Amino acid sequence: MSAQVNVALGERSYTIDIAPGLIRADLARYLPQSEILLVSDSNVGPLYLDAIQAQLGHARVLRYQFEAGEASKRLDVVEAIWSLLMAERFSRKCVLVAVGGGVVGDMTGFAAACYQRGAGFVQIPTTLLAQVDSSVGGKTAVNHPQGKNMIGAFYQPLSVLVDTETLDSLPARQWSAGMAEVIKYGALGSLDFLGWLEHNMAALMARDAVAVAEAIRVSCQMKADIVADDERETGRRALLNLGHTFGHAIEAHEQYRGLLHGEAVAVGMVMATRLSVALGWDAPDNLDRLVALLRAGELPVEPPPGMTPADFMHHMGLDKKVDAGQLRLVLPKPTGSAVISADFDPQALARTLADSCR
Ligand SMILES: NC(=O)c1ccc[n+]([C@@H]2O[C@H](COP(=O)([O-])OP(=O)(O)OC[C@H]3O[C@@H](n4cnc5c(N)ncnc54)[C@H](O)[C@@H]3O)[C@@H](O)[C@H]2O)c1
Ligand SMILES: O=C(O)C(=O)C[C@@H](O)[C@H](O)[C@H](O)COP(=O)(O)O
Ligand SMILES: [Zn+2]
Repeated sequence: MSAQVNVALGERSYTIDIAPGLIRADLARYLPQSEILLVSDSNVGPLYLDAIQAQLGHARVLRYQFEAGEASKRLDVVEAIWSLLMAERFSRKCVLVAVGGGVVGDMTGFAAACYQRGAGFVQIPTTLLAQVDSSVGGKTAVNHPQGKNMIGAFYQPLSVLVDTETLDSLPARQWSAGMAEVIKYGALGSLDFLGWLEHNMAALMARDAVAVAEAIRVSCQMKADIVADDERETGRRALLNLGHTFGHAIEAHEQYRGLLHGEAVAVGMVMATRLSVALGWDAPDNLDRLVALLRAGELPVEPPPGMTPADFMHHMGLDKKVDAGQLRLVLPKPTGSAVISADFDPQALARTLADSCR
């Protein structure tokens, strides 16, 4: 149940080590011998930081913890990290270690990218979502009240250490949220992986260790391949945004206190696929398959009550894929393929929004 995936980015290449019990094993061999700041949140810190710090006797270790949740993904929280580093006279050679979910990872990475123009950064992801997606690929960011992940940088970690045992303490709702990004890889990837997910969703929801390790390995491998090909999203990487234009609109509309990221992406993937079907670009069967998988993953498939088509259009206008004022969407084509396109009928989008917001 151990695996290693390489992210091939020249001098910025790194490995993703996936194994149970990794953080209780010989962690020191994965981390540089230097000043280390462990960054975590109020749920994860108390669970895992002592075990991690116990293995880092060689280094000067500090800790920073913030209140758990998407609403903490703000610039002032990152500023507090920078203030601590300066107060403690940490040098550019220090390493910031993110121990937590995607919120911790994205913020720690952004803090590391900017501290003295680039400190070290290591990811120890502890949610399913972070282990299959956010810890890989170097997108770091904070949210802005107007838009999701609007302030950030591409900044790759030195390594990603996936301890699958940390998932044992993950609450059920967060498990499902992570499953949404796994299903995204199913929708984007080969028919084999989609079929495998359909066959194994019950085992995945029962947290069968073998099935979970395989889902993590395949998702990381798919993401590593795409990132190696298009690190800064000039093309194909935008496919990883399937469902995110709609999903991020939901998160911003709810001021990051409503649906979880994975839940919003689940709804967004349904809306994107609905639009594809309306355009005649995808088969209705594929929408049915997607909805069935998301339901089996105990995920929402409809936008939150009260959110209107105008709300969607308002937030979607600030999506990072907008080009010269034109909205570009990731739209599924027959399973296993998708396109990034501005070339869709706006009336079809309006109808999809109206149908979805009933
Ligand atoms: N950088 C990327 O490529 C990328 C990809 C996908 C998502 N994201 C971002 O990731 C964020 C979502 O990540 P997330 O779903 O991990 O959210 P999160 O970081 O908020 O974690 C979810 C919740 O689970 C708790 N938690 C984490 N690990 C736990 C554990 N092992 N046991 C018990 N509780 C635990 C956290 O304290 C938190 O309350 C969003 O901000 C999203 O934008 C980034
Ligand atoms: O790594 C990517 O590229 C992704 O798009 C992965 C997404 O799951 C993730 O939510 C990402 O943070 C979204 O990026 P954004 O550029 O749309 O903010
Ligand atoms: Zn995402």
